[in-house]
Amino acid sequence: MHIHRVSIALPFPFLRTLRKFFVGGNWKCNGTKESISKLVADLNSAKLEDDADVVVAPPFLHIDEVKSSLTERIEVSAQNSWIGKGGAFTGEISAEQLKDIGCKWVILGHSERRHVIGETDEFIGKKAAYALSQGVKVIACIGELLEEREAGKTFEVCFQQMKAFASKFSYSYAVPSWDDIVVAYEPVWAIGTGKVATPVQAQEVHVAVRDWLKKYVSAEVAAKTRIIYGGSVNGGNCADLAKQEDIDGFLVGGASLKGPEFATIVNSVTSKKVAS
Ligand SMILES: O=C(CO)COP(=O)(O)O
Repeated sequence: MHIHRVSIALPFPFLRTLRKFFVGGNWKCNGTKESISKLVADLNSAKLEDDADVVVAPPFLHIDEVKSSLTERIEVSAQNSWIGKGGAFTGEISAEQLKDIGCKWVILGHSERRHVIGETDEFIGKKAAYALSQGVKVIACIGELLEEREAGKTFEVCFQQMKAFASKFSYSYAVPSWDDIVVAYEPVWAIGTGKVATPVQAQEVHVAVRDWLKKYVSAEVAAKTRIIYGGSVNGGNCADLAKQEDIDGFLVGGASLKGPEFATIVNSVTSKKVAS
């Protein structure tokens, strides 16, 4: 799989600094009141480098408690939200409700929602556009299945998922800017499997997605939008991944449940500085 490298990230060194490192911890459907209060205590006492944005996404029912007990250094995200205004939608949580409790982010299009729950591109795009219209920032997840990668369809799948997000942003609602969107490339075969993408594999897709943004949105958005990697990131492999020019941070699952290891991943921003 080869893609022509359009160098938009580094024609000038200052463009690198347009993209602040971003690390999200997706706690998924894990945790008890007790384990979460321990995790919050560990995060509160962790030493985190200043030049990284840090966000954690607890399960819905723990968000309020985490928000009130977690250091303000770390922002809080939901793992999902409804496609529109709240109302008679049993079991759903609306973007307005997230905003009301001070939850600034939502993860949308995660592979578990796509492939386990069956959410479609169209449905996810609506959710993202609505969340943005309410002032909730979006971690927009994309990524291919193993069979899609093996069939040489990685870029096609990622571009299709990007298109579903971007077309909703452009046409359904007036989205003020891409500043409120972080793209998370999470190859499905790497999620929870211990089979991390190699730095080269991840970089290749990040470049392709950035080039897609350049072509279909704008060069400015392509240069500014953070594209983070997710899938079996841990304290041992984060530094090598972070060194890649187009990897602007991580979305971490399992390893985000361990405070000290998550801090190590956040602090891999220092490898980025050395590399650039
Ligand atoms: O799905 C992920 C983050 O959203 C990645 O999960 P793991 O880090 O457990 O592979």
